Amino acid sequence: HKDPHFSDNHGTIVHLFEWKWSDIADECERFLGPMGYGGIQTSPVQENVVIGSRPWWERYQPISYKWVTRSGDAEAFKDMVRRCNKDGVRIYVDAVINHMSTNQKLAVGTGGSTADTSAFQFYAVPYGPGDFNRGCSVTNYKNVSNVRNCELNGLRDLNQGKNYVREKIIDFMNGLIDVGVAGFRIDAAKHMWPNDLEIIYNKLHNLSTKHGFKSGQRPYIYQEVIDNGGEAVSSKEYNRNAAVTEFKHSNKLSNAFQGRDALKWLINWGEGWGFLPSGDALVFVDNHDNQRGHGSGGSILTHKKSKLYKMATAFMLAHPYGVTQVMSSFHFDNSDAGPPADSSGNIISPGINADGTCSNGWVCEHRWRQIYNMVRFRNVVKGTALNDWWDNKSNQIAFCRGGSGFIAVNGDSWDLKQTLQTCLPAGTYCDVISGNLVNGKCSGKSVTVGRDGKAYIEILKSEYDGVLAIHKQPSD
Ligand SMILES: O=C(/C=C/c1ccc(O)c(O)c1)N[C@@H](Cc1ccc(O)cc1)C(=O)NCCCOc1c(-c2ccc(O)c(O)c2)oc2cc(O)cc(O)c2c1=O
Ligand SMILES: [Ca+2]
Repeated sequence: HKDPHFSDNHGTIVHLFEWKWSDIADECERFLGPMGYGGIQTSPVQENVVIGSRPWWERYQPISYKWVTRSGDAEAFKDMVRRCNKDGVRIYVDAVINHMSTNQKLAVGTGGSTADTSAFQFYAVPYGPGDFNRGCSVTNYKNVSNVRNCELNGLRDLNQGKNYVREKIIDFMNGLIDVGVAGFRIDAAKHMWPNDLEIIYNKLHNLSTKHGFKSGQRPYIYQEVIDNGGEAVSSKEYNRNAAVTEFKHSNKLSNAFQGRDALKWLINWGEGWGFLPSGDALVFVDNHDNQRGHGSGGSILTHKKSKLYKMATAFMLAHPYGVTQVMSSFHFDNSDAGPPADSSGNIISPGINADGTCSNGWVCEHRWRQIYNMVRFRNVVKGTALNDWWDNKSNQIAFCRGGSGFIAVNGDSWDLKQTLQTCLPAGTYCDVISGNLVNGKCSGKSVTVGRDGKAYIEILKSEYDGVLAIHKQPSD
């Protein structure tokens, strides 16, 4: 359960947070497939409680396992999976299986009481009072039983130790696999027992050969475990036969690119920094939760600091560590705000501008040239190691990926002007950060590599972007 099963020349997952299924299907065909994105993480598909102000986190309060949300219904979901798979883009579903909603109308303190078992009735599944861990709240992250067997913020805590509960979860996930889904993000995995989760994973179907997968392929599973050290629960309890989100990657990269650690220290990035083994890690710069300040604390880099964000994202995508995920956000002022919606609460589709960027309140980081071109860079250098690291003992760094790609980053407050080893064959290359190859010419900077693989590299402090990246043609 550690292989994302990306199609050829496709890689990196984009989290199209709160996008509608029909808009995702369109995006697969018009952009993600052609640009070589490997997959999409969808918002949860389960029917969720409706909370007045429609906060983003209402989708993390399931009331049934029906595929009915503001993103669309089951038909729209199946159509999206079919159209994205057709264009080589996989679908990974954000599965919320630790808990059910607080059943707000019946929650304790609103006239209900802990004896009131109707707060534990979810008729559409069905789940009843015997299917939940009851009577305690998650209050002590130093105690594994409290973290896993109690209610997280009042959310009804399912007992995955019970066969009936496992069967309901397994049926829900197998239903998604059978329509062509390639895997799952396991939300709040820290709050469930690794052994219970493994029993569930091992009973999932193989990916569907009817939807283009080879026989015997297991779903890709990446488990959300927010572990920055210091808690009783560790991410290393979960990576035996499935992947885990490495939040240290998000925290430490945000620190480094905001000047808290010199970039020269990134020379041993990955396991050298105490992270999970590369093959077990799902990594990102920011995610839907910590871009709002929850979960990981500290100041996580987001699109709001766009120059530094693009530098950190370029570094992540150029580096061999982990399976990479790109966040695609909507604009928000209030950190609880939900997606752009009309007066009746229907989510508004992103508009696509002439220059390929999005409108209608959607940020579409995945459509920024500096990001989608680095997704292609990662695809071109796949399978190569990191070599020929250079730094100026401060915040200017550069490295090669085999003989296929080269990146340089200037995080210092002065210009980078160096002749560096690019490891590439002699020739002229377009810098994919400042432009594209348009009508046979570089619309941005170009770099001439000599027969010795060396080239003059310049990144002025005043430039719009602090990164330069060149690579061999994808076809090579
Ligand atoms: O901020 C949020 C929601 C955050 C959230 C949602 C989904 C995620 O995948 C996630 O990582 C975080 N929720 C708000 C509002 C809220 C929501 C529900 C509730 O019953 C009470 C309040 C909030 O302030 N939550 C308290 C702080 C964040 O505490 C939550 C965590 C969480 C955060 C950091 C951790 O280290 C950790 O182990 C767990 O995970 C959730 C997972 C869920 O599936 C649903 C949740 O409500 C939550 C969740 O409240
Ligand atoms: Ca639990």
